[in-house]
Amino acid sequence: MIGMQGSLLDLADECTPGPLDGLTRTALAHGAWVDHLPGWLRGSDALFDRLVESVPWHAERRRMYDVEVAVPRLTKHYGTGEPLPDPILVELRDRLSQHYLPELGEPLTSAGLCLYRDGADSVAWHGDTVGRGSTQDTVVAIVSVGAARTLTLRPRGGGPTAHRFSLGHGDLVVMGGSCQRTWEHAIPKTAQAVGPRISIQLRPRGVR
Ligand SMILES: O=C(O)CCC(=O)C(=O)O
Ligand SMILES: [Fe+2]
Repeated sequence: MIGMQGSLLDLADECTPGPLDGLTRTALAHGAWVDHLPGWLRGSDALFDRLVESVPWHAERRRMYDVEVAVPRLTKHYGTGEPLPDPILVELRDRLSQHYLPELGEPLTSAGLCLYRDGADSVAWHGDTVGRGSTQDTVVAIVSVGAARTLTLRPRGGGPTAHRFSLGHGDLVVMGGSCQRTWEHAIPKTAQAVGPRISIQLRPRGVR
């Protein structure tokens, strides 16, 4: 079991999303944008505790060149139509779906969950380009629970980090427009002693 000490930030028992009108948008180059709303979800520590226990986490392996390598984090993907492990995830998905529908033109339907157990867990620079994200504008919304980790962004193809968001304890970040194909994002490893974080990614059908 991976435990987390309740943070001083978010001890409310009831897990509830707040209003979305505090979202602030940063326009990036090449038609990409990022929306950010710190502390969107109240009571997020309780959700972390439930998900860490109830989700059948598994170690991800990924083919890289000709070898299979372990990806340093645990994951579970819920595709379109698959039941989600907690009712609050349905609420988060539907609230975000409704909010972005006028812009996106379709609902958010899948949920990808990732558990970063400590600072050695990470995800390398990438765009979510499996599927339509490689050719079409789309939206990937991320709700973070547990300890905060840094999400970094840089233009596709390299260069220094251009934007950083500290994400944990109910924070919301949404990547939109061309972001998945013209920018890359990562969760870098950290040598600091950090607690575990769960990332909940909500995407439309056919984007991953
Ligand atoms: O941990 C995060 O919030 C980002 C995860 C991510 O980029 C992905 O799984 O595609
Ligand atoms: Fe990603």
